[in-house]
Amino acid sequence: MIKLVLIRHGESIWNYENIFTGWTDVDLSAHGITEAKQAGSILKKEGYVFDIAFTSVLKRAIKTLWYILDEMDLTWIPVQKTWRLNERHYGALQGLNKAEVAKKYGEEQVFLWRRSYDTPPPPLTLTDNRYPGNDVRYRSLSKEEIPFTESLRDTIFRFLPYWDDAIAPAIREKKRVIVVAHGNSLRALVKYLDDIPDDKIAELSIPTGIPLVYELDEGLKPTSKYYLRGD
Ligand SMILES: O=C(O)[C@@H](CO)OP(=O)(O)O
Repeated sequence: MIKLVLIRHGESIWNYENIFTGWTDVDLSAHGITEAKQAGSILKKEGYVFDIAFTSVLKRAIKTLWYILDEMDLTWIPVQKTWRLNERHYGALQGLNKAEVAKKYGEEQVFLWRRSYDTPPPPLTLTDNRYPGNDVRYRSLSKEEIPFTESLRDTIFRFLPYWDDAIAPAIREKKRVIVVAHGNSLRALVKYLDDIPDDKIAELSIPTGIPLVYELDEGLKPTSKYYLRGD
């Protein structure tokens, strides 16, 4: 049986402070580090081993993966980092407090920005210092690939080529895979794997630091899924 483990990074400093994050490269909070270590020790205790890991180019995911692999004595395995697993770009909301934005625009609008399929947050402008085009880590991206904002739909469209070209082939080669990513890049993957309709995806949220195990058939279709909470 094929098992695929997905995990959202541990709590970040901006998760803790309730600030829209997106592509901002915010570090883990102390609690997030604890969550990551706990995830690693649960995976180890349950007998999981990985041959390859995939993560984003954002440190909250990368460091979560480090702590997990360290707990599992697997720091030697190959790690592939890709912008395609980054959090959804939160546009002009990045850096703003979620409660304050809700006060200004209303809960309903903020819920649409946060959880709907195809309502992107307001975009950045080209001269905004939050625009990722000036960040060296994205220098290999074309202008069209660098987002000013993203809906979940946009996130799915930039992530799926990576699933098809890198993650799914690794699974087919019988490699045991862990993916450490973000709330919305994982919602994109879960929507795809579970074939969740566009109008149902708003109901799905993914918690920080808890391994989500997918059991897949040979065609990589899910047969079962569960969280490993260690209780
Ligand atoms: O701020 C963000 O980038 C994300 C994840 O923390 O927030 P949300 O819960 O609104 O998707």
